[in-house]
Amino acid sequence: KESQAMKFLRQHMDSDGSSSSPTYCNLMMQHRNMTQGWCKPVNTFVHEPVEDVQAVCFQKKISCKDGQSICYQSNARMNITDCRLTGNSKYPNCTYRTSQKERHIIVACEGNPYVPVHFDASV
Ligand SMILES: Nc1ncnc2c1ncn2[C@@H]1O[C@H](C(=O)NS(=O)(=O)C[C@H]2[C@@H](O)[C@H](n3ccc(=O)[nH]c3=O)O[C@@H]2CO)[C@@H](O)[C@H]1O
Repeated sequence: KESQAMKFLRQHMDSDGSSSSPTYCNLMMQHRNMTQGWCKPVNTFVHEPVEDVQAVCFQKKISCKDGQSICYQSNARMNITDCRLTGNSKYPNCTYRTSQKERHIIVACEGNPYVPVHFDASV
């Protein structure tokens, strides 16, 4: 069974990638298994070293979007790609808009070792 930590890496880490190509999201959402059963509507990939993303669990503490849980915001801006489903996308043909950005990422962390398990947002 895939742990939440492993799921975070599968869904959100692409350290060596860069979304220069407009088809980056169409390919990556499929390759990382986020188009099985449904097209995941929104997903962010982070193009930074894994250890830099894991370090965010010890950076700026803030509330998650749900207003209850504890999240963490990266001190530095990070190279990310936002993938957002297009209006005329029909399962199983999941088509995404690919947007490259430099943003602070916000994650939730759990476990020992304390690692990211949820991508909350970017600002
Ligand atoms: N506070 C918490 N503390 C600890 N754990 C928490 C907490 N909350 C959820 N989990 C867990 O995390 C897992 C998970 O997959 N949550 S998820 O909401 O669906 C993730 C969002 C994200 O993938 C994506 N998104 C969204 C915005 C963006 O900019 N970029 C971007 O990629 O959209 C998804 C839906 O928004 C699940 O196991 C849940 O139990």
